[in-house]
Amino acid sequence: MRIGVIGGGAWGTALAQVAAHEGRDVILWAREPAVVDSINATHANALFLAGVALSPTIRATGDLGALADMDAILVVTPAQHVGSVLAAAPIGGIPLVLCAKGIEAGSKRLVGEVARAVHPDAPIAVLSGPTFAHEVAAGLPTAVTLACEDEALGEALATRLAARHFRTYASTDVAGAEIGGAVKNVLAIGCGVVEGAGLGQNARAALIARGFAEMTRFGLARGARAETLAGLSGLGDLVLTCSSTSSRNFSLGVGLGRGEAAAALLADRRTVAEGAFTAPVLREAARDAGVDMPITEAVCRLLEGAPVRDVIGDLLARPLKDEAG
Ligand SMILES: NC(=O)c1ccc[n+]([C@@H]2O[C@H](COP(=O)([O-])OP(=O)(O)OC[C@H]3O[C@@H](n4cnc5c(N)ncnc54)[C@H](O)[C@@H]3O)[C@@H](O)[C@H]2O)c1
Ligand SMILES: O=P(O)(O)OC[C@H](O)CO
Repeated sequence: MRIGVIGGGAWGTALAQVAAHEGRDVILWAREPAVVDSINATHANALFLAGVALSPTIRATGDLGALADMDAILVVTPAQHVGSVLAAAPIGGIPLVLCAKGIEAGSKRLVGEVARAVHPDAPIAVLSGPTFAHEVAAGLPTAVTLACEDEALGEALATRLAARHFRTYASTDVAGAEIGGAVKNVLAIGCGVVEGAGLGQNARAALIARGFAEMTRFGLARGARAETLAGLSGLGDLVLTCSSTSSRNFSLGVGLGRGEAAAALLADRRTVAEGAFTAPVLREAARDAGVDMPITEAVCRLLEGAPVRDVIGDLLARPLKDEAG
């Protein structure tokens, strides 16, 4: 099986590594010529996945046309760039496996909706779950959701993308897999704030639980299934990214919690913290859908520069309510 990977960041590189180890023929497109050269010449991606010896069979390219005869393409650019990169990719009806986690600013579309609009003939699947790239690249055990409305294609992709240490669980709930991955990044920023501001472990557990309630309310309003949100791509990924400074979103939140300015924290970042881009558009989408998302609203205010003390104070001062509400 020939696998194309669009995106030479940490996650695209780690997924290329998994596929190459399974004997797949892998071509990885990277935006940066330095990444292309480094993968081809030294079998390393020092810019985005330092310290990992890549399979020498992975070929890198800066030409999207080189992916035109792949059997499947993993789309692993940041969510905000999926539309523009796919529009430049001559890939016809090749199945696309979307691995970015986010909601497009402006259009308020999930990544799957973006891809469908650009390549209406391409079948769409979503790969999402608790997956730090460096752990996957190191061969540590990992499990993900592989969602595709076409059940037969989804099972075929789940089988072909699995590896001994990389378990894929098939699902037909594409929206559910996407929404879990997008929303957890925003909530991870909130958990980082709790850590950075020294608000304690009780507060962090409360934020995870009430954040999951937010994710579920929004997901159900957008057609997701509850069991998907409670699975690997929802609750599983929420727990991972709300617990570790390995998460870029959590780390961003730690800085905000310490009182650092969002603009300074985001400036000069080479790696992506998707939650910073998803938070404002998620807030808009939630308001459109009439869904209450107070933690998301709080994260937006913090990103806009509101003082931590005020934002936390306002969250805690909301009227008491029924837990199921
Ligand atoms: N890193 C992980 O552990 C991990 C795991 C699962 C999912 N993801 C998701 O994968 C996606 C990619 O993240 P990553 O961690 O591989 O990236 P990264 O932070 O390692 O690297 C940044 C990436 O953004 C790309 N980029 C920057 N500006 C761009 C532009 N204008 N157009 C196109 N691409 C541009 C760079 O080329 C690079 O590939 C994100 O949606 C992320 O949430 C990441
Ligand atoms: O580093 P983060 O916060 O982008 O998280 C990476 C992955 O999404 C974890 O599943």
